[in-house]
Amino acid sequence: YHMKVNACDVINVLICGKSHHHPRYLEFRFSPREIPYGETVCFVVKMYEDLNLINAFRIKKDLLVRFLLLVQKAYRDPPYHNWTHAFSTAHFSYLCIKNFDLLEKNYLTDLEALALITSCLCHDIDHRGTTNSFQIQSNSLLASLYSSEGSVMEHHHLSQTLCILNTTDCNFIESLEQSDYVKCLDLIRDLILATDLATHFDLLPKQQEMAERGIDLESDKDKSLFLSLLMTASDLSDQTKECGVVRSVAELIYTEFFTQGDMEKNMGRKPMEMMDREKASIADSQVDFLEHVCVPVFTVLANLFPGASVLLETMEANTEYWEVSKQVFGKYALEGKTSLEVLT
Ligand SMILES: Cc1nc2ccc(C(=O)N[C@]34C[C@H]5C[C@H](C[C@H](C5)C3)C4)cc2n2c(-c3ccccc3Cl)nnc12
Ligand SMILES: [Mg+2]
Ligand SMILES: [Zn+2]
Repeated sequence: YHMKVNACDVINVLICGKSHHHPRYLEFRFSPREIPYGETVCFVVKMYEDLNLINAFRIKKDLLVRFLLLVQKAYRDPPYHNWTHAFSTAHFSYLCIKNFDLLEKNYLTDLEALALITSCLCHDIDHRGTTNSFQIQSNSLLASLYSSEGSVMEHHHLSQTLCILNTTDCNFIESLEQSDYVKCLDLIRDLILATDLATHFDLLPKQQEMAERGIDLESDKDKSLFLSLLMTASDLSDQTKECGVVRSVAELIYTEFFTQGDMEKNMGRKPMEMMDREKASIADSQVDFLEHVCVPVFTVLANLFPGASVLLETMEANTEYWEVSKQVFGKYALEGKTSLEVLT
């Protein structure tokens, strides 16, 4: 497993310098998917620097760069759950920290910001483009390792993260005080496990209640609920971009879903409707996903930070986009085109 990162890769990132500045990089409208793959690690280093995490924790940059390059390499290349998704997830957390002043206003400590950005980057490591239930149904190795714990994929993403941290010259958090180091690993564990949408639904009512009464920054429970909310929001953040991004992301996700559905049929199993290319209505399931998964999360965020209401407005517009496209899909479906072809 021990993929190596060579010295010149590390040096290239270290010397990437100020050239990696994008004028719209700090806007919620900006989609980090526009950043070329080869420049993403440079942008990640800039995020750690800009949040003053390098100084706060005396992080050695060459260790950070080696860690980031190994994390990037540890992602496979399924259509959606790849490094680009991880980078865009981390970018959204960075935007929240910057635009809501989470550090200055003490919503987050330096340590929590460090754990949040790092967890976003690592939260889907080695994803195969299939769901937890597919692991269990196919009796995969990962299911045999983690099904007793639940959240099979998320436990795997976590264990891969820890494995990379334990790789020579990759443990960029080694300079943390012992108590901070333990706390950071606990946070990374909680945050990566929080990305299992099935467990997110248990937290949502508590997050809604917290947002209504106002967050208590002295309460560990509230802080944990708040960090999980940021993690889920970041994981879903493609849905806060304009409809062109949302449509291209849907094409990636449904390519993954339909591939899984095909595999399930070959295993003699009946896939979920949204994963069955013969039965799925992308527009319907995207409206459903926005309404029942995304909008509730960003409503809680907008209750806490009025600046997040623009994200909800974008989601409403994207829901409208799918409603309108139903007419278009309907027409094409009659012509026998599969729902994916309509997206392209
Ligand atoms: C565009 C888009 N559509 C998506 C449509 C559906 C689902 C989805 O997991 N649905 C559910 C549907 C029920 C109740 C729970 C648990 C399971 C059974 C599965 C949720 C996810 C979707 N998704 C994600 C995403 C975010 C986090 C983890 C995994 C993924 Cl794939 N990121 N982008 C998208
Ligand atoms: Mg995941
Ligand atoms: Zn993800």
